Amino acid sequence: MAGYVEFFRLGKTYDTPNGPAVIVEDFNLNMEMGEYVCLLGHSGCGKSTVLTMTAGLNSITTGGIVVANHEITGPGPDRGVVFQSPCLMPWMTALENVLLGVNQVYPHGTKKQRRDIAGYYLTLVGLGSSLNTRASELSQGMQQRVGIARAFALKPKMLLLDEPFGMLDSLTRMELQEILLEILIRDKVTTLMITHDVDEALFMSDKVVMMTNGPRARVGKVFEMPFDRPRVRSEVLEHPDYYDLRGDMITFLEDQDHKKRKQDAEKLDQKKKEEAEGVLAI
Ligand SMILES: Nc1ncnc2c1ncn2[C@@H]1O[C@H](COP(=O)(O)OP(=O)(O)OP(=O)(O)O)[C@@H](O)[C@H]1O
Repeated sequence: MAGYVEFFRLGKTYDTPNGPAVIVEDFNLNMEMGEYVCLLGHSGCGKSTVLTMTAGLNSITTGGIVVANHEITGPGPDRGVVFQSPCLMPWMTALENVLLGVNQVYPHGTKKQRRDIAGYYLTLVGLGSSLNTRASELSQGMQQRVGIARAFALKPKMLLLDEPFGMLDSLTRMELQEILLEILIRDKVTTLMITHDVDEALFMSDKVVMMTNGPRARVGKVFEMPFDRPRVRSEVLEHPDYYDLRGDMITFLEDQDHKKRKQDAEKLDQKKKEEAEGVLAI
């Protein structure tokens, strides 16, 4: 059955100096409306490639992505994106940064209505008293809060998060994870998040999608999370399935790692063999 978000036979090939490199191939996944999916996999397997294709920032080579019955052909305000670094305009205030997007999405709203929307989301992420502070004067954690508020203020159908907490200290990280989940429950936004952190994936998601190692990366395994919402960290950690799920995910990653090392060793042997044959031929 088709989902609210559907990835069908998605593929990406980059042109490289050594010829075409097939990074993602036959990536299939369905997401329900309001579902929170984490994408996990080894560095370089193609997670950001899948996310940027979903954002419409990276062209799709084969297959397609459908969000709320619309096939993705480019970027749009129906998808909010938050990267590891929020890319704010440093000379603008927190409010002005969020207003940049809000003004585009609500062009017919009054100035006050637009400021209220931007202010509302900034307050939700804990920046109610820093609305008029310049982005360059905000800490990294505060800047990332602005990035999250900016994405939510667009009222997207889908939220795309590429390691949004990757650069934050662990306390800020945990606080923002909880704030994000609170807003998501309120606004029921379907979310795809990339993370390297197994515990973060367990705490945040409804489903954890493990990608195989590239090249030709695809969905390797899907884990369903049994934890209730709203999530309470201590309850998740004490859930009887928590450590089994965590162990299975780590085992999957380790298996992929062994395969990758074997492939790399075989490639190296083959290269050495070809070089030796070349020398003998001379
Ligand atoms: N524009 C490009 N041209 C050629 N190759 C690219 C391009 N962008 C990414 N790649 C390659 O595609 C592969 C997947 O990259 P991607 O950034 O999607 O991986 P990732 O799983 O998100 O990695 P990480 O976890 O380290 O962020 C990598 O081998 C990368 O070198």
